[in-house]
Amino acid sequence: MTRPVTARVPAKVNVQLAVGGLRPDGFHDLANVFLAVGLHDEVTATAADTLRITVEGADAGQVPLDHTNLAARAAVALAERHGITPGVHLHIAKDIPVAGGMAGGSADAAGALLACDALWGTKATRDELLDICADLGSDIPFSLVGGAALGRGRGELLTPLETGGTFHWVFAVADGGLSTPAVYRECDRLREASGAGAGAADVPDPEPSPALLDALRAGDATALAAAVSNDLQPAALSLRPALAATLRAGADAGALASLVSGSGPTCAFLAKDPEAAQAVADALAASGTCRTVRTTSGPVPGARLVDA
Ligand SMILES: C[C@](O)(CO)[C@H](O)COP(=O)(O)OP(=O)(O)OC[C@H]1O[C@@H](n2ccc(N)nc2=O)[C@H](O)[C@@H]1O
Ligand SMILES: Nc1ncnc2c1ncn2[C@@H]1O[C@H](COP(=O)(O)OP(=O)(O)OP(=O)(O)O)[C@@H](O)[C@H]1O
Repeated sequence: MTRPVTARVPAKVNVQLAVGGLRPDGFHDLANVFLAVGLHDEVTATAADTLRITVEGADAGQVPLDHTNLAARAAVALAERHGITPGVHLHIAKDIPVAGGMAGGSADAAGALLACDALWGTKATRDELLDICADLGSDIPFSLVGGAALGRGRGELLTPLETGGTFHWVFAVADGGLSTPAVYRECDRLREASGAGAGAADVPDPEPSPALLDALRAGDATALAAAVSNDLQPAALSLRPALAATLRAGADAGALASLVSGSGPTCAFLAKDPEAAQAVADALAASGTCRTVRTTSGPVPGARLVDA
């Protein structure tokens, strides 16, 4: 019998998330600067007669076990392309917060694709895998690629970015998640309410910040901190006002930058070194403004197979 195959996939933080106007297809054009960070999910694929999902980890209860699970959808998409039955047991060891704005579900989809491709011997090309990823979700191609990258279009059109060093991060994980579509809707609502409008004609085309790209290239945390931005942050704060206290607690503890991660509600804090990150993490844990605190660094590689 074929041996089980395990893929390890990182979470992401968006160091810049510039959101353009609402497109006719319901998505928004982005300038999305992704950084893969060292929180990982592991997806293990074992040969089985039918498709089955199991999940372990603190947030396991919030993850769907049916065909809506992104890992299951990825397996089905690969099997369909190759005209085979998606017979596989996918076990997800979940360490990335669920619905936290860190692309946890996307990580599981990318991991399932890689693991199933190896298990079934479908030998998909990199382009085919990227294609399937983009079909399944805007963040999923980046989960496969990792490192640092600029995402254009709805975030799926990636250009790898050079980074000149390691950046140290603290993540404050909130109680409960935020729905990504709801946060984009709130962003549009706030734009309409301000009188500026939310359509493609009303909002400037999103562009990557040259200062931010320079800071990444130089590995300069202070310069990166000055350049980070997230257009979804006002919407996440509007839906979850308590995040303001979390952001303040991290800033008061000396974080170089404090921002909502993607669609939130996880908050991300940039620190100058691992010691500073630990001090920010300790202060956040003591502040009572979040459920858990994690420290890590990035960039790290994207999805890859590991020895189980
Ligand atoms: C917030 C981010 O995580 C930043 O990286 C992503 O933009 C979200 O990516 P994702 O979770 O992979 O999102 P998808 O599954 O592709 O889309 C979910 C929903 O989010 C909204 N959405 C997503 C991406 C995008 N560029 N514009 C959008 O408006 C749409 O309402 C869409 O129906
Ligand atoms: N494998 C999966 N892991 C977690 N959630 C999943 C998975 N598959 C489907 N979901 C559903 O997707 C929702 C969003 O989960 P996810 O953890 O990907 O959010 P997120 O990290 O905020 O996403 P993003 O940062 O890409 O916007 C969950 O509430 C859950 O119902």
